[in-house]
Amino acid sequence: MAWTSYPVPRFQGAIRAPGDKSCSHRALMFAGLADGTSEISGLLEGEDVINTAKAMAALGASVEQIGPGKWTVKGVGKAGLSSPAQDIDFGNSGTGSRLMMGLMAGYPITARLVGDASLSKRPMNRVIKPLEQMGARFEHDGRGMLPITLHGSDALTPIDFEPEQASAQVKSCVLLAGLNARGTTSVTESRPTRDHTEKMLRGFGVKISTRPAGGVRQCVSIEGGQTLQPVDTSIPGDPSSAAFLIAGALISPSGGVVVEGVMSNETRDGFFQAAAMMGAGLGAEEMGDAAGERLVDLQAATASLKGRSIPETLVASMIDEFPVLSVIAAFAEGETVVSGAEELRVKESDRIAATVAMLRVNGVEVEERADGFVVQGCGGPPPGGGLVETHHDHRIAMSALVMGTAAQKPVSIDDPGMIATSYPDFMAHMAELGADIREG
Ligand SMILES: O=C(O)C1=C[C@@H](OP(=O)(O)O)[C@@H](O)[C@H](O)C1
Ligand SMILES: C=C(OP(=O)(O)O)C(=O)O
Repeated sequence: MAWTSYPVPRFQGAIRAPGDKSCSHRALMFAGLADGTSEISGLLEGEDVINTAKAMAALGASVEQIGPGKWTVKGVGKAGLSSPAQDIDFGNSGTGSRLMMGLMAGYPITARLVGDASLSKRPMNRVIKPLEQMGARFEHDGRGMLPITLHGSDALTPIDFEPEQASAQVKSCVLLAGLNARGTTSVTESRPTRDHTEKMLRGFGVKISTRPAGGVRQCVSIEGGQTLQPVDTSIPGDPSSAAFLIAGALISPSGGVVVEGVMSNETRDGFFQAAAMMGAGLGAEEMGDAAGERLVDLQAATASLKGRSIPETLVASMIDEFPVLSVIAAFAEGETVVSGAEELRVKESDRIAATVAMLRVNGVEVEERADGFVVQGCGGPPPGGGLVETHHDHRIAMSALVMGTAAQKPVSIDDPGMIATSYPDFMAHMAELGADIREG
C-alpha cells in the first residue's frame, strides 16, 4: 500500500538518534562469542539487528531483551558456536549475513543461511572466496547467492587478503574468521572503510592492529585463538539514520533540527562533509562518548545549497547516504556529480538505478552512469508528484519521503515496510519534526 509525504511549511525539533545499525550487529555478535555475560544498551531494535540476535541465539548464545534497547547476552565462550537446528534467516541484511559467515566459518558447524528476495540477489562470492581459501566449504546454486549452506572448520588457515571492493563487510568477515584461524590473518584495504569491527573487538579485549600500507591503503591484522571478554556497552547514535533528518532540515522552507548523540567517526561522516561542501552550515556539539566513539549533537537549518562533484575519497564514508544526498542535490542550484560509487549497484536494490528513477519520477533531470549519477539541481523545490518504487530498499523509501516534505507536490512510495529494517522509529521521528506522511 502506497504512503505519501506531503509538503510542510516547517521541519523543526530535536530527536535522539537511534542506535547505530553497524555497531548493534557487532555488539550482539561479539557478546555472543564472549566468555561471560555482556549488557548492551541503546541497541537498534530494527529487523536486521533482531535477525542477528536470533542468529546468535540459534548458534548457542543466550540473548535476552531486558528493557527498551537493553539486552543481555551470555556468550558461548570456550564451548564455541554450535550448529543451528533450523535455517538462519537474515532477512534483508547484508551486514548480518556476511559478518556471520565469517564468524561461523571458524567453528566445526553446518548452517543453512537464507534471506529475503533482496538479500537473495546480493553477491556473496566476495566473502565465500576468501573463506574457502581459509578452509570453510559452501554449498549454493553456483551463483554465490543465498540460500547457502556453510560448513565451518576449527582448523582455518590464516590468509593475507586484499578485497576487490572497499567493503567493511568483506573486511570484517575475513577478520572474524581470522579470530579462530591458526596464525595471523590480515586484510589490506585500498580505501579505509568503517572501522567498527576493529574498534569494538578491542573493547571486548581482542588485540587487532591497523597500520598504513602505502597511500590511503591500510592493513588490519588479527591473531587467531583469542578469547573475547564480556563488556557492558552502549551503542552510539547512527549517523546514517541522522542523515535523513539533517537532509529534511536543509531542504525545508523553515528547517531547524538537532539530532542528539550521533556517532562522530571519520569512516562514517562523508554525507555531512559533502553537505557542508554544498553549503550546509552544520553544527556539532561534543556530547561525550559511547563504546569508544565520540558523540555529537548535530544541528542543521534551511540552507541555500549548491551542486558539487563529490570527491571519490568520500565514497566509502557515505556509502549508504547516496540516495538522500541525491535528494539534497535535487534542491541545490547546479550540478551534483557522483562517481566511483559502483558498489551502490549491489545494495538492497541497485541504488544507482533506483535513485535515478526516484528523481526522474519527481521531475528532476538526472543522468545515470555506470559508477554514479549526475543530478541537475532545481535551485529550489523540485516538482515532486511521483510514486517511487522502493525495490525492498529502506534507504530509497526514507529518501523519497524526506523529499516529499519540501517538494512542490507530494511524493509517494509503493511500500514503507522495509524502513523497519534500519530505522523503526523513522515515521514517528519525522512526524515529531513536522512531516505529514500518510497511507494512501
Ligand atoms: O559493515 C557494515 O556494517 C556495513 C558496511 C557497508 O556495506 P559494504 O561493506 O558492502 O560496503 C554498508 O553499506 C552497510 O550498510 C553496513
Ligand atoms: C547497505 C545497507 O545494509 P546491509 O548491507 O547490511 O543490508 C544499508 O543499510 O544501507
